Amino acid sequence: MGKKKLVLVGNGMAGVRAIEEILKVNEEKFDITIFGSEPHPNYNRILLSKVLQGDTDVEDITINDWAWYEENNITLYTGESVSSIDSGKKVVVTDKGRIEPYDELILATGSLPFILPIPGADKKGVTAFRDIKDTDEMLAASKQFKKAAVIGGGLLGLEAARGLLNLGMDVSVIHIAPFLMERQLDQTAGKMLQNELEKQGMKFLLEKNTDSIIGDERVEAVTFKDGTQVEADLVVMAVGIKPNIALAKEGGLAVNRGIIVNDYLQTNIPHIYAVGECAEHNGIPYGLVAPLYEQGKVLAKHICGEETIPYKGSVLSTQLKVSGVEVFSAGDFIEDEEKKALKVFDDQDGIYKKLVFRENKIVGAVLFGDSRDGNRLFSMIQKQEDVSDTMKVAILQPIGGEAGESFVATMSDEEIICGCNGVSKGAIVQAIQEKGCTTVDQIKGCTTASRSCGGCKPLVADLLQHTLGADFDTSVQKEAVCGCTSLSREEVIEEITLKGLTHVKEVMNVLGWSSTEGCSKCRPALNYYLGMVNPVTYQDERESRFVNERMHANIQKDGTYSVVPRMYGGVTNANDLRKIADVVDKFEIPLVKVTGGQRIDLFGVKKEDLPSVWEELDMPSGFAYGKSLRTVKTCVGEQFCRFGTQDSMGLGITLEKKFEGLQTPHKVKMAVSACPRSCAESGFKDIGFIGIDGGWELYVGGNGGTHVRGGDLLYKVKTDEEAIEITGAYLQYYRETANYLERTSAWIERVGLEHVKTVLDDKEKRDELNARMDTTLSVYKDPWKEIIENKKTKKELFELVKS
Ligand SMILES: Cc1cc2nc3c(=O)[nH]c(=O)nc-3n(C[C@H](O)[C@H](O)[C@H](O)COP(=O)(O)OP(=O)(O)OC[C@H]3O[C@@H](n4cnc5c(N)ncnc54)[C@H](O)[C@@H]3O)c2cc1C
Ligand SMILES: NC(=O)c1ccc[n+]([C@@H]2O[C@H](COP(=O)([O-])OP(=O)(O)OC[C@H]3O[C@@H](n4cnc5c(N)ncnc54)[C@H](O)[C@@H]3O)[C@@H](O)[C@H]2O)c1
Ligand code: SF4
Ligand code: FES
Repeated sequence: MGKKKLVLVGNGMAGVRAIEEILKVNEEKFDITIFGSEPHPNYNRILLSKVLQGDTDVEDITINDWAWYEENNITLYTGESVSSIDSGKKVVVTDKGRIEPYDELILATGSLPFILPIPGADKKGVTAFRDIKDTDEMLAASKQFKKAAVIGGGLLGLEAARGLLNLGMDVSVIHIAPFLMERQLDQTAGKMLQNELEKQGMKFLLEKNTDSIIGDERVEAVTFKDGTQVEADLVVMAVGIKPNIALAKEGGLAVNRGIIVNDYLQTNIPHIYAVGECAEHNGIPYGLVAPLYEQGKVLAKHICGEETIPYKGSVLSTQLKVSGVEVFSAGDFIEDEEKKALKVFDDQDGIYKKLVFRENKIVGAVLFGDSRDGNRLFSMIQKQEDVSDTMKVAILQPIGGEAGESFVATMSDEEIICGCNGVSKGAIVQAIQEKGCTTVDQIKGCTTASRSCGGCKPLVADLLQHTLGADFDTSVQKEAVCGCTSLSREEVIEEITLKGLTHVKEVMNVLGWSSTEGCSKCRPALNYYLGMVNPVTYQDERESRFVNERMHANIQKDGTYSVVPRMYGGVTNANDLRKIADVVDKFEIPLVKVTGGQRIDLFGVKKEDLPSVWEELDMPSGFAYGKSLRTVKTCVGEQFCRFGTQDSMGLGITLEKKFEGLQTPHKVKMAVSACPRSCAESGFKDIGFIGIDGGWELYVGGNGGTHVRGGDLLYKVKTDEEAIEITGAYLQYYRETANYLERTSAWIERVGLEHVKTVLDDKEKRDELNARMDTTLSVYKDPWKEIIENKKTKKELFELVKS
């Protein structure tokens, strides 16, 4: 019998986790198709708070990359929404007119942010905080504007506010209730939280009912029903969410607040399931991942025809992800006639703990200032543990341990360490003892603990330390390449060199990777390290690269590609422009756009047209897709500008011609400006030159992206030759010592400017670095040309198009 067709609507956290669970139960059962409205593969929405707070980048929060879908034979349509369901014909129809039949359908459409229905809510500068697009909007606004107002003092609003503070904005939180996070905290904890956040620089407007948002085109202020107002050039609405049920409702499914499901996540229509924030179980739509993942497990077994315990609802626990503040809340935390509270308040150290009991069972807890006991208390709440024989105040002390001592030792094996993923202490200890895990990353790979909000990482580390004893220090202090190995980047490179390893699979085999296929983190990294160590002999492994680098073009949200030909130093000529114009006409390319890096970008190129487009352009690849030198932006300089003291275009073109196609740990951008006015924005590039009287200043480690960083002055040099020599040595040192996917801005902060200077001050070392750089550059071939000439690759990559 052929495979059944399974369609998932919603490529978010709950839906894709349910698919992962299904693959674990029976990977052969279904032909899987996923539709996602967003243009990205499945990413960790939770970590958007951390992206905004500057702790991580959008690029690093992917959970399942494009390769994962390919490897699991899942057809993924991103940027495509399902617009209707015909449960009679068992098909779904998308906004692109695609009709997809299903045997089983899972709806995981998540939630929509609640937008206050007030005048001005549609003004420019008003945003929700739900997805990458919203996060990008806030990041962009913070670069241009100063004043932010966050409406909503719940978890999301406070995490957004902390992020905007980190981005240098002046932030006011507008809250309707008399104290913060009233859905998770009592008044005492809410007020303590406010106190702490005020110390961090946040301002609060409590008991304020927003009336309107005013301004011309863009927001200028928020007004309140009491007649007052607050100025703002950015307004973030974080006033709750509502399950996204429109599709289900229109398709005839039973809905209330969410899509109504039974204990097996079935809706009222046969063969249609709902999971995640869009689903309502026993009157409750959940808004945290832990219950959604529990639902996914039950759904997976049921849909695969295996026996399973029913889903009976979840007790919730939350933690605020704001650094410097420890807040934990779980269960039913408000006392009343039936529920009595035990409270401990330490005014000196700012600690507050409260337990709520119904009869002799703990039903809720609030912790402020010290949340280490959170997981233990949460386990007790979940288990409905009877504490009649325990002195209640003793519950607040970790059993058998002194305050400050790690209490993982005292936890029982069933106690949950990772609340998001429901991973117990016992499961982690088993992974350490039986699977040889020695790092937090490996534990994540083996058990999923710490894969979501990351809040349990310290506990996982404690447990590793406790279980491994003396072996812990050496193994866990270093950062492993990924969860498949305990080896660090340095160790892997050393082993590649010593053992003469020559391909990715061999590295994994010889160095004892825990997974034979590796993961999306280590495969591209190993491919880079191998190429860096053996530039002449290494055969690049296309399958280990990210999709853009495999295709040598940037994939866009509609599945077409963008193509950027090389234009050295941003300088072009009539002949190249004519070729570009002809290609645009011939291939009916819908958008031609000049980029920030002074290049011409052709958008909307069909995958199958890529080789012909390159052939007809007959220009080198601009590598706009690669972890390599992207562009050298130049100002017009002494040739035409009255202020120019140097030949910026000349130096820029020479640099770009020399280093084009160089593989680097992350993208590298350069700029050359011929005077301190810096029209090419040299101070915000990985490497930037600024012309001065008698030479150049060389700035390094600049970044104009998500986390803006001004470059540091590395050297002043007199001639173009010196400039090129230093650039070569600097870039090679970065290539040899940075972690894969580490931008120069992060690398220079990690290793230190002074350290890099010390290395480069040594002429002998500089010569060695430049010699290795020259060897690497000597084997460069233009990838577009190679593909045009290689019929096999051309066919494999571009002609066998999966529809
Ligand atoms: C900034 C932030 C921080 C958070 N922090 C935490 C935290 O610390 N801990 C925690 O437990 N939870 C946290 N959450 C909540 C958590 O992210 C959500 O509970 C979880 O993402 C919900 O998963 P889901 O799959 O149900 O919905 P989503 O992740 O929203 O996925 C639904 C997807 O379906 C797509 N979709 C909708 N309709 C269609 C359609 N018709 N066709 C195709 N695609 C469609 C949507 O575009 C979306 O991509 C946070 C949320 C945010 C926004
Ligand atoms: N750390 C975490 O666990 C975390 C972090 C972020 C988001 N989330 C989840 O994301 C979802 C959305 O978070 P949220 O904070 O928006 O939802 P929420 O419902 O928890 O909080 C919304 C807050 O906005 C306030 N509010 C409502 N109307 C208002 C108004 N007119 N003016 C001012 N304040 C108003 C409410 O009093 C409430 O405190 C939730 O499911 C939440 O659990 C969780
Ligand atoms: S950086 Fe100086 S030299 Fe270059 S264009 Fe601007 S003003 Fe002219
Ligand atoms: S508690 Fe959130 S990832 Fe473990």
